[in-house]
Amino acid sequence: MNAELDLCDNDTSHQTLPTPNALRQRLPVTDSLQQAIDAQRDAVKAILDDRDDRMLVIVGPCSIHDPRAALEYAERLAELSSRVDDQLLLVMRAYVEKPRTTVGWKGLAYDPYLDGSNDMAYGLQVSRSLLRDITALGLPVATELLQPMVAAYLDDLLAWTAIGARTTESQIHRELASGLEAAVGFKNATDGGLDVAIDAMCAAAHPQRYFAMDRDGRPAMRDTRGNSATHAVLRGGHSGPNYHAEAIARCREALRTAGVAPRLMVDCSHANSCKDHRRQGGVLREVLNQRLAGEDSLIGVMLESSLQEGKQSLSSSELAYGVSITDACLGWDETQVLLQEAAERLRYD
Ligand SMILES: O=C[C@H](O)[C@H](O)COP(=O)(O)O
Ligand SMILES: C=C(OP(=O)(O)O)C(=O)O
Repeated sequence: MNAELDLCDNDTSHQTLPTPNALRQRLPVTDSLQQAIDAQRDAVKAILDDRDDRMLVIVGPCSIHDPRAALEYAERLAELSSRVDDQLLLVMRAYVEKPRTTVGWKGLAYDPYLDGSNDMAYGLQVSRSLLRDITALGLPVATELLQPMVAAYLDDLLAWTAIGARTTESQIHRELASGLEAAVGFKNATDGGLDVAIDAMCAAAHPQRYFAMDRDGRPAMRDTRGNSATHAVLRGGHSGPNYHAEAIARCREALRTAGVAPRLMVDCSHANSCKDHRRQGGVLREVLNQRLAGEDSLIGVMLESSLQEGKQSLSSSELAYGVSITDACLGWDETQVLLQEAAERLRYD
């Protein structure tokens, strides 16, 4: 430590962030909103526990970079939800942190101005504010928790959480998952391996003591109760997709053999769509075929969808409204058609 500058040897700067409690007080959750979020969490868990046979759908942009567009998307999704909620539980994908294969923009919480200024204090504030606005529409919210410190600023708002393909094997993320109130989906690894997700489900179900930050920003020993509201998310891998019937049967049996509940969600994007957003609809239809043929392990799907289809480069001189700046997404019109069609097929099964 360099005492004069209060910097560690390899730091170039160091700024204090507001504590989780300070941000929670600035952007509080009212009692009635907290009750609504608790009910949303229970609704997700009822699907995992077979108490509700609707399909869980995590749908929304690959990443959020424009809160105004995200809220417009949320308003449309809330309206669609009211038309399909007899068959589908729609949860908005509102990802404010992005894991990168090497380097790149790391999400709204890190760099809300999209210019490398990385104003994380504002990033946390705008992320919490947006997630709260979405829940206030009556829509459950899903995000990937990547940096464990960020969880303390957002986790009271979440109905569902992803631990991503690059972190499912991490003990730190398993500890975090063991203390969450929300259900957690563990992705298979980027190489396609499912064992890391199965191991993560086992570890998360256990009580854990771990090094954490408390809500006042102090280092703390945290004890968790364990979280058994978990499932695997199949996102394909380097060797190809894993949503076809043979892969689903293999994954279902692997979970059973390991003694964890055989609950699978198919991520219709990423390696299951070969990163071609136009293929997501085909993956969704194939999952529905399997569900309708009696594959009960398939509890849900994930879709990457934005107001407008495709993606754009963050370095574009002017960003187009509603278009992803990370992975390519389905556009709203196609998303709506696909989800209405899914509800219709499940309704008349
Ligand atoms: O979902 C988004 C991306 O697939 C993930 O964040 C990795 O992105 P990258 O390979 O572009 O860094
Ligand atoms: C990064 C993501 O997925 P994965 O962890 O499967 O690559 C994502 O869903 O945004």
